[in-house]
Amino acid sequence: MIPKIKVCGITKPEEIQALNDMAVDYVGFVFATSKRKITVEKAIKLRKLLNKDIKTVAVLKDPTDDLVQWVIDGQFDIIQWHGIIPEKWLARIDQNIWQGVSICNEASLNEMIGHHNIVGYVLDGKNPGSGKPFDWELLKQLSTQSNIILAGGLNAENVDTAIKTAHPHIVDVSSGVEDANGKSYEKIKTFVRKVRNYDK
Ligand SMILES: O=C(O)c1ccccc1N[C@@H]1O[C@H](COP(=O)(O)O)[C@@H](O)[C@H]1O
Repeated sequence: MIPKIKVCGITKPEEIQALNDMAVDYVGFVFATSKRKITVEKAIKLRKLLNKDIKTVAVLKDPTDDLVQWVIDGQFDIIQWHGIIPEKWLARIDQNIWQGVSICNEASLNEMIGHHNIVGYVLDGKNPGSGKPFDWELLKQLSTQSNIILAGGLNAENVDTAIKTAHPHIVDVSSGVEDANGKSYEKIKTFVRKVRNYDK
């Protein structure tokens, strides 16, 4: 199965062209502490530049209540939540949620929560957004039913092996398509082609 593609951590209008040209499936905006952090207001402006078919993902990590409410009001397609998701928000959020889970060992997989609003699991290493891969072999025991979004240090060189080992539904990349100026048109193009040509 060829996975769908999410490019995360968009911060500038110049970065949008590659995402539209390559017709990526998901684009993520980071509202957590990060060099890629942007405001909800700015993300909404950038979202207007994206092709309508591209789904948007709001990335949170241990957010304040105010931020969660702004993100809900901002109507992103998916909320990607790293850290503990308080019960009150699980009950109140109507949007689809992807739970971010840091995979350090086999036991980490037990942190994946079953809840009707949680429709996917972003599996990353210890520090999301750090560009470091984790041991994909740990995912071999996962049921193929789980909607797995594989993140953490993916790039055009390793994504083939990652897909072959972990069989993700979606591959999620940020650092691996960046250069010193932010997201790189060429790196996005190369990554997307590599994924779409998987198995050819
Ligand atoms: O990008 C960040 O800095 C970040 C901060 C806090 C939570 C998540 C973050 N990013 C997520 O990291 C993965 C991909 O990262 P990378 O390819 O290893 O750089 C992706 O899910 C982003 O949403």
